[in-house]
Amino acid sequence: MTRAVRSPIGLISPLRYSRLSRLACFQRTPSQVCTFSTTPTYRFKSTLLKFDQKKNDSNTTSSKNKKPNDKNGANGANGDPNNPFGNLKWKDWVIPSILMVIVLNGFAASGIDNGAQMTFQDFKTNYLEKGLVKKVNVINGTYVQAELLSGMPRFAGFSIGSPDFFDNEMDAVQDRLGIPTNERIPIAYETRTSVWSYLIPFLPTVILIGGTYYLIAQMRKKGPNSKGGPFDSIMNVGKSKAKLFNQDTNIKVKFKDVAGCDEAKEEVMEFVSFLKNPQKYERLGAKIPRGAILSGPPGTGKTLLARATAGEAAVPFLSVSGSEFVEMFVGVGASRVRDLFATARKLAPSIVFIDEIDAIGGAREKSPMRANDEKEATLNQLLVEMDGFDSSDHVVVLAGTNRPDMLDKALLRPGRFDRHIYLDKPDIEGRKAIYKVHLRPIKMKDAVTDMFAGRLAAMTPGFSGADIANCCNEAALIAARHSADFVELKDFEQAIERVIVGLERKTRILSPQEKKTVAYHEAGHAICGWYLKYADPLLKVSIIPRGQAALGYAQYLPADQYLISEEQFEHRMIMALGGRVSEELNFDDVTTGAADDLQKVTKMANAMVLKLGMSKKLGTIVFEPKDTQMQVHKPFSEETFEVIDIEIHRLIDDAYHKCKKLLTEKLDEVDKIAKELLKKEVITRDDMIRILGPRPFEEKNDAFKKYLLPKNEDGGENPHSDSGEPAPAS
Ligand SMILES: Nc1ncnc2c1ncn2[C@@H]1O[C@H](COP(=O)(O)OP(=O)(O)OP(=O)(O)O)[C@@H](O)[C@H]1O
Ligand SMILES: [Zn+2]
Repeated sequence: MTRAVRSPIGLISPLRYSRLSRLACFQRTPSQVCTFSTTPTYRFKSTLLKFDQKKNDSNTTSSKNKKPNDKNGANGANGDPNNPFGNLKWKDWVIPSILMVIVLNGFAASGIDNGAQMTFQDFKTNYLEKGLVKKVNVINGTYVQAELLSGMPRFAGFSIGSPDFFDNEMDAVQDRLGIPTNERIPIAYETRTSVWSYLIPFLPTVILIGGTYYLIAQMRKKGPNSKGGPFDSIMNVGKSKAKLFNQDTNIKVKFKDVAGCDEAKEEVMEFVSFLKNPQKYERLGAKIPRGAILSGPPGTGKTLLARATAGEAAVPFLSVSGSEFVEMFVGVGASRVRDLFATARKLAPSIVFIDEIDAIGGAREKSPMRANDEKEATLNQLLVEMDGFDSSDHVVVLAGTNRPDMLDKALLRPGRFDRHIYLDKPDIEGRKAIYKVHLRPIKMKDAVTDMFAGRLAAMTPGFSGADIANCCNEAALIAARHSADFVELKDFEQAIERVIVGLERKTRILSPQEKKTVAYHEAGHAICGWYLKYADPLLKVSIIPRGQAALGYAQYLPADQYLISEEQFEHRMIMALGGRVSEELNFDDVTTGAADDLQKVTKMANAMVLKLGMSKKLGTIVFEPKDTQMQVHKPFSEETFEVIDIEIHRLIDDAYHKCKKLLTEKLDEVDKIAKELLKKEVITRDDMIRILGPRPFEEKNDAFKKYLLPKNEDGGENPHSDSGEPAPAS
C-alpha cells in the first residue's frame, strides 16, 4: 500500500495522490472539475509539483488555477446567446462569482495548517526513525500533522488511509526502535470543522432570496427617467416615456440661443412670464393660456424654442414625442397621457412638450369604419387632460408639428392649444442671426463680423436653423480634416455645397462623351440664367459629380421672396429647359440628363394653370382638388379638362421655343462656357463675366448685392440697367 509509484516528476504515493487530487478539485470551479481534457495527467502533475516545491503555498496555487476559470465564467455569461442572463451587466454576475470563490476557498482550506508536505514513507525515514518527532495530531482521521523537535521545520504533514493503519505503523516503528511504551510519541485525535461547513447549507437559500430581491428591485424602478432595465418595458408599459429635463442640470438653452424668430419668441415669452409670476394674471381674473402649438417646417427650432421657454422660466421640462404614445395595445396611449400629466402636475410649475403631436392629434376619422380606436382614445385622453387643468395647476403644454393642418380641430379650441405660433424658415437677417449663434463655439481666426455672417446667410437661401447648425459643424470638420488651426471662409463654402448637393464623388468617372454632354447641358442652363432678366444670380457651375444623382449642377441664389410673378415663372421654366435645349442644339441626340428639369417645368406649368389662375383661357378658377385622396369625380367637365391639357402644353411649349431662340442666338457663348467647364470643371461668376461680359441686368437679390457682389460690379456701374435692353427671351 505504501509502495511508491514512480512518476516523471518524483515519488508520489497512491495515498497522497488521491488526497491531493481532492484538494485540487475543491479549488476549481465545477465546470473544470468535470472536464476531461486530453491532458488530464499533465494538469495533476503540475499541481503536485507546486505542492512539493512550495511550502505553505496552497493559496497561490489556487489563485493561479482560478484565473482561467473566471475567464470561462465571463464568457459563459456574455458570449452564449442562449444564456438567459446574457443581458445582465457585469455587476450582476461578478459579485455572486466572488462570493462563490470565497466560499469554495474557505471550504477547501477547512482550517488545516499543512506544514511541510511529504509522504508517510518520507516522514518515517526522515523524522520518525531518527527520533525527531515530538507529537502527532491525527486530524479528521485522514491527515496527520506532526510536531517536530526544534531545529527542524515546525510541522510535517501527510495524508493517511485510515487511523488504525497509522496507529499500527507507528507502533511497529517504535517497537523496532525499542522505545518503551511510556516514552512513545503521543498521538492525539482531533476533529476540525470549518465555519464554512455550517454556512454552505444555507448558501442556496441566501442566493435565492438575494436574487429575488434584486429582480423585484429592477421591476420597481420607474418614473420619468427610468433607465429601462430588463423588466422595465413589461412593468411600465402604461407609463409615460417622457424625458424629464431639470432646470439645474439639463436645460441650458435660453432665448439668446434661439435666433431669427423674434415674433415667436415674444409669443412664448408670455408663458414664461406666467409661470414665473402667475399672480400678476390671476389677480385680474385672467385665465392662463394652457398651451401653444409650435408649427413650421422641419428644423426651424420648434423643439429649441420650447426648451428655451423652460430654460427661461426655470421650471422642469417634460419632453415626449407624439409617436411614443402609440402602441399596439388599446388603452396604453391613454394611460401614458394620464401618467405624463400626473407627473407634470406633481412637478408644477412645469412645461410639457409634445413633439410631433400629429402622431396622436391628427384629425379623427369621419368615416363610420372607425379606423384607429387606439389613436382616438389617446387623443381623447389628451383633450380630457387639457380640460382637466385648473389654473392653479400651472402646467403649460407646448406641442410641435410640421403639419398643423392635419390636427384635430378640437385640439385647437380655446382652452386647449389656444395659441398657434408659426416658425417659418428664416430670412436673410434671421439666417445671419442663427449663424452668429452657431459660430460662437467655432474657432475662427478673426472675430465674426456682421459682414461675414451676412455673407454666409446670403449664400444659403432656404436653409433652416438645423441646416445652418449642420453647416457650421461641417465647416469645422473640414478644417479639422486639413489639420488647420482655424476655420475659414473656404471651409464654410465647401460645407454649404456639401449640405446643398452632397459629397463630391471623385470616384464616379464619366466617359469623355458623357462629360461633354454634361458640360453643354450645364452651359445651356448657365447661359439662359445669364441673359434672362428674372433669373437668380449665379454663384458657380460645376461638372463634378456630387451626391446621389447630380452629374453637374449650378448654384443660384434665389432671393427671399414671397410673391412670384407670371414672368418670373416663365423665366424659371426657360432656365430649367436650357439644359435639354442645349443638348439638342449641340448633339445629334438627347439624354436622360434633363429628367429632373422636365419634372420641375411640368410642375410649374401645372401650378400656373390649376392653382394660380395664370391661364387666360381658363380664367381665375382653381381646378386642383383640395383633397386628392377623397376625390372620385373631377370637379370640371371633359371640355375643361381638354383645355387644361392644352394650356399646360402651351405654357411649356412657349417656354421651350423661347429657350431655343435664346440659345440659338447665344450658341457661341454656350460653346465657350462648355469648353471652359470641360477645362476647369468648376467655373464661378467671375469666369462668366470674363467670358461673357457683365450680366445685362442688375441683380435682384439684395442680400447677394449687399454681401457677395464685389464692389466694382455693383449697381450703377452696370452697363445694362434694369430699364435697358429687355431680356432676349421675353
Ligand atoms: N432659430 C434657431 N436658432 C438657433 N439654432 C437653431 C434655430 N432653429 C434651429 N436651430 C438648430 O437646429 C437644431 C434642430 O432644431 P429643432 O430640433 O428645434 O427643430 P424642429 O423645428 O423641432 O425640427 P423638427 O420639426 O424636425 O422636430 C437645433 O438644435 C439648433 O441647433
Ligand atoms: Zn439640367
